[in-house]
Amino acid sequence: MNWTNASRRTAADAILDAAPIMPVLTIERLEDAVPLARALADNGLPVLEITLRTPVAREAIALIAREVPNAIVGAGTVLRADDLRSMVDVGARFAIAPGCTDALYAAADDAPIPFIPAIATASELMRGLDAGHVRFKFFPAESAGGIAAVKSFAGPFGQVKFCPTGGIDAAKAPAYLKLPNVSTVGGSWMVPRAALDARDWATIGRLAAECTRLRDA
Ligand SMILES: O=C(O)C(=O)C[C@H](O)[C@H](O)COP(=O)(O)O
Repeated sequence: MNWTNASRRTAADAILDAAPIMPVLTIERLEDAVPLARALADNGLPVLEITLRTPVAREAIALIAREVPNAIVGAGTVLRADDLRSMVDVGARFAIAPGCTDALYAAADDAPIPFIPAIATASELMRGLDAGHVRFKFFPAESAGGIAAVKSFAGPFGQVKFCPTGGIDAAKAPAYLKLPNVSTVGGSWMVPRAALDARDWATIGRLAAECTRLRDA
């Protein structure tokens, strides 16, 4: 793929600007994938990060890509170049990582889907800029400096926008969403463990709908 700095930014923005909140989902039971994705996408959260942390993650991404057309499904916890390459065939529309490596930046250049690396420090951010990226996950957001860090990055890195993720919930998200250099906020709070275990899609749908109102909260 012939990515230019501009096409990388545009492709990342198409993902990050599509919803105020990006659910980070860890799916243990394959049969949960489609109803969970529907509960979120039908309630205003179409952009879904499915972490590659469980044996069924790949199949879950493929199922959602096939059966939930209003979802924009991506692969998360992408740690190695091979993870990124294999996600394309599965049907992931984007890939997102909790950090980044030289090997991942190189694989992202060859991948036909947008890749969103993560940074936690100014030096990591500068390596990402060198690789041609201006959209990043900020992870782990709450423990790596939170709101104050995102505000500080705006000075030297005015062209950069973030998806802060890690330790954020419905109470903390609105302050992040007010920052001009925040596109969207990632997190898992709208899928409480008990609700997922109980297949309580109504509760998850209600929490998703609440997420869509956090930008104005
Ligand atoms: O696995 C990845 O790729 C990550 O970047 C980590 C996730 O973003 C966080 O695990 C979500 O954080 P919580 O909302 O605190 O549960």
